[in-house]
Amino acid sequence: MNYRVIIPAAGQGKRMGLGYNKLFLPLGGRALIAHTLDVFLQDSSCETVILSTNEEERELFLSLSLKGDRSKITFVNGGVERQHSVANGLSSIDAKEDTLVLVHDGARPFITREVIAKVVQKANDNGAAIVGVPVKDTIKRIQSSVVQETIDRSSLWQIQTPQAFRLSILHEAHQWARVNNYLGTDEASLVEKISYPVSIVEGSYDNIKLTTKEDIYFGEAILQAKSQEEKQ
Ligand SMILES: Nc1ccn([C@@H]2O[C@H](COP(=O)(O)OP(=O)(O)OP(=O)(O)O)[C@@H](O)[C@H]2O)c(=O)n1
Ligand SMILES: C[C@](O)(CO)[C@H](O)COP(=O)(O)O
Repeated sequence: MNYRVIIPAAGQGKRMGLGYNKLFLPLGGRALIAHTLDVFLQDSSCETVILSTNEEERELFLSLSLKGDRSKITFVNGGVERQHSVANGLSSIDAKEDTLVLVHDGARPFITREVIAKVVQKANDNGAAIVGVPVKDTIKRIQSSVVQETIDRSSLWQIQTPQAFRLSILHEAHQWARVNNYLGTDEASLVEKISYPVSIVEGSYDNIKLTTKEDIYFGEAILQAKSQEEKQ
């Protein structure tokens, strides 16, 4: 099943506190974003990578050393919010309405072709599918530093990306968000608003989004573990 992927990569990495876009953080000696891009550039089912970037960083992205077919990459400008960066990527797609479109955070370098294939298959079957993992911690609602409620975690999942959709569904969802001035933290929250059922496939706890400084050593450890696995 072929697909296209929009990779939002136009953030500032404020929570990482590096003073520059965290996607250029060296991870195993290569920029974080290079690891993410490699997976899709090497996936024969991936037709196009739509990279949404800050215009002033375009040259940096072009200078990345990558593995795979970099001719798949097309660039769009990012926006103020992640959703806008994705929307700009979506606007650049001229394809049939049943084309499969994935959205994957540039900051999640440990996605695998196996999980991509799972979420693509599910979206092909159902129209909308996302990746996640069951939560492992107890989750509580807090107000003014006081516990208000412990939430039953048996049905709670930690949601990741890729998130995969039929093009027509993603278009309708983003259109609804524009008309209603709605800002979601992921694409699925927009699709939920147009009452389209979103399926989930189980991904991996390795598929972290590098967000704060602690994630750097988690990322280095995951990279180390993966290179050990490849040697076996
Ligand atoms: N206006 C934005 C904001 C975020 N992103 C991208 O969306 C992904 C997930 O966002 P996040 O992890 O929040 O990255 P940042 O926005 O850079 O981080 P922060 O919120 O700490 O600034 C990242 O690949 C980021 O580059 C984007 O394309 N455009
Ligand atoms: C899309 C996402 O990765 C799903 O967990 C997450 O919502 C992105 O949040 P961010 O604050 O934009 O990184």
